Amino acid sequence: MTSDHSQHSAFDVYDTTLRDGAQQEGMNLSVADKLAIAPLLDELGVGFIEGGWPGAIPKDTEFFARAAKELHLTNAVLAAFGATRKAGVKAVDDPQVRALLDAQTPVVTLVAKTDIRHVERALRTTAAENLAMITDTVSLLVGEGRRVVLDAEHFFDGYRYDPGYALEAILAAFGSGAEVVTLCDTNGGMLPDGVAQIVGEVQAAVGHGPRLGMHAHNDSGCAVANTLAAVGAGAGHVQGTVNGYGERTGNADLIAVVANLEIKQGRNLLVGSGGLREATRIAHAISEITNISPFARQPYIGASAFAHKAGLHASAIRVDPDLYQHIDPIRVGNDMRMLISDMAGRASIELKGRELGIDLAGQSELLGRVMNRIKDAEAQGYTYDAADASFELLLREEVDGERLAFFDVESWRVIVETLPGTLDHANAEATVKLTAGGTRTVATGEGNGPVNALDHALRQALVTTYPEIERLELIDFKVRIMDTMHGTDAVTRVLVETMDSGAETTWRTVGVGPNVIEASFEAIVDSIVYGLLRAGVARR
Ligand SMILES: CC(=O)SCCNC(=O)CCNC(=O)[C@H](O)C(C)(C)COP(=O)(O)OP(=O)(O)OC[C@H]1O[C@@H](n2cnc3c(N)ncnc32)[C@H](O)[C@@H]1OP(=O)(O)O
Ligand SMILES: CC(=O)C(=O)O
Repeated sequence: MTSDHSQHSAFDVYDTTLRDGAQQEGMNLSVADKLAIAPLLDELGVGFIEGGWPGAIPKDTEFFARAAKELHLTNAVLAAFGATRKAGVKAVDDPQVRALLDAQTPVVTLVAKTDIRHVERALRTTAAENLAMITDTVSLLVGEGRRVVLDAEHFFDGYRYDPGYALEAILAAFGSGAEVVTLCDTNGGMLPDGVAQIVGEVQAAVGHGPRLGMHAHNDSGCAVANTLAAVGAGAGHVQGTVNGYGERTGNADLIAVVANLEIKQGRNLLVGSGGLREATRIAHAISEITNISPFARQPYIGASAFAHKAGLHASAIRVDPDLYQHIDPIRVGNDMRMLISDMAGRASIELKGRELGIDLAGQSELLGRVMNRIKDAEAQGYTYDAADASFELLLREEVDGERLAFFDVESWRVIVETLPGTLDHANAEATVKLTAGGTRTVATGEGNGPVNALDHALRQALVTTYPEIERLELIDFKVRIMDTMHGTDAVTRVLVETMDSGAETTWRTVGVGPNVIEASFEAIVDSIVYGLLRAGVARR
């Protein structure tokens, strides 16, 4: 569990994903989850990993016990989080303070009240006793060899209400040995100007030796900006969570904070060899463990962060990507992507072709043809932005002069039978006639609905010639009525997502038609053709 992270690095990056991040609605991290996330944070290069609240949450007590034996951190140190002693109790006799010592972490972070209204109304104690709670607890922990971070809860609100008391509280912490005092915008309502002003005033009051930190919540949508404002005013310790997880609207997104400070301001924050270039992979790996889908529009590391849709953007990007990107995505381990839609121009298609390994440079006539097909198809209801594989098939068709076809469908039909009480049973039967590998096949399939039956019949017809389709699995199916004014004769769009279980890749295809089954069949045929193409199968 030990690390050689220096006692006083130039700048602290303090991660609270496992503590404040876990306070997010719907998140429930097991001990195993925390033990899996901690090494990822360490690899990213944060200096501190706050693991949870031992003594209050049994899973956190177990986490620290297991971390001591199982975690081998190279960049970060572990911090146990808890509160100052209870009012009227000696610190040494407070079981929760003892639990913090028992966690055996080099760092202990204490949450303390600095807003007099909270002292009087929430703690129901006196101003003097709260100061004694801070002093006693910090002194005890420092005396036991712990480095102490003091999280000054509701500091900004408290400072605005009674600056004298808020300052007295943090001076008590520094005076008894706290290494850092983190100013917390606990309710998340601050704006950057106010943060900068207050941090500046506090830094002037405490002098330039003691280190101030910033812990921002995102209730006003300013958590990252507030953290940067605090750093601009002198703070040398930033707290946050990966993916901005946290109570209510979350905490400051730590990767965005660090990326802004490192890339935009040239500061060195992360330690070790991982760093920001691993940020996208690490943030997404953490999403897998938390089981919360990554947010595509997340700054820096989201899937859409460097995805370009507008034709005008693409035409400039073709000359120089920097013309439409604030940074090179490689710096945070992300990728630039072109999105194809009715907003695409020739440049978008040329760049998308490049992404797919198809050189279309100088082929203006071909690019124009593809662009016009896309615009016409999107006007009918197709969407290539959401169906990358159907776009690639269309593009290859224009490049090769013929549609890629591993088989030729002659016809298909579906019969749906509804019998009372048969909801759980197969109630649809499909027949597909096609030629594959030079052989004409007539295959039938059953399913719990017409699309399911068609999918089964199509696979049945193909499996002898193309056994590879056994690996292709339909994992998502979305239907959207395109023109709600038309009722039952409206145009329907079907998007299908397919996975190759052998290669662990997924792709999406689209079908459109007035008949939902016809639209589904089109999307499913595209999904199989694309799957065989990706698997490197030759037409048989
Ligand atoms: C801003 C933040 O996010 S801080 C992190 C908050 N995280 C959590 O609360 C998660 C873990 N919490 C818990 O498991 C429980 O709340 C416990 C075990 C800590 C406490 O449970 P209980 O003893 O039942 O108390 P309860 O939760 O009802 O109230 C909190 C108590 O802590 C006291 N308290 C609150 N802040 C502090 C503080 N900084 N220092 C000392 N005591 C404090 C309150 O006055 C209250 O005391 P009381 O029980 O004597 O009225
Ligand atoms: C300490 C903490 O999590 C807060 O004040 O928001």
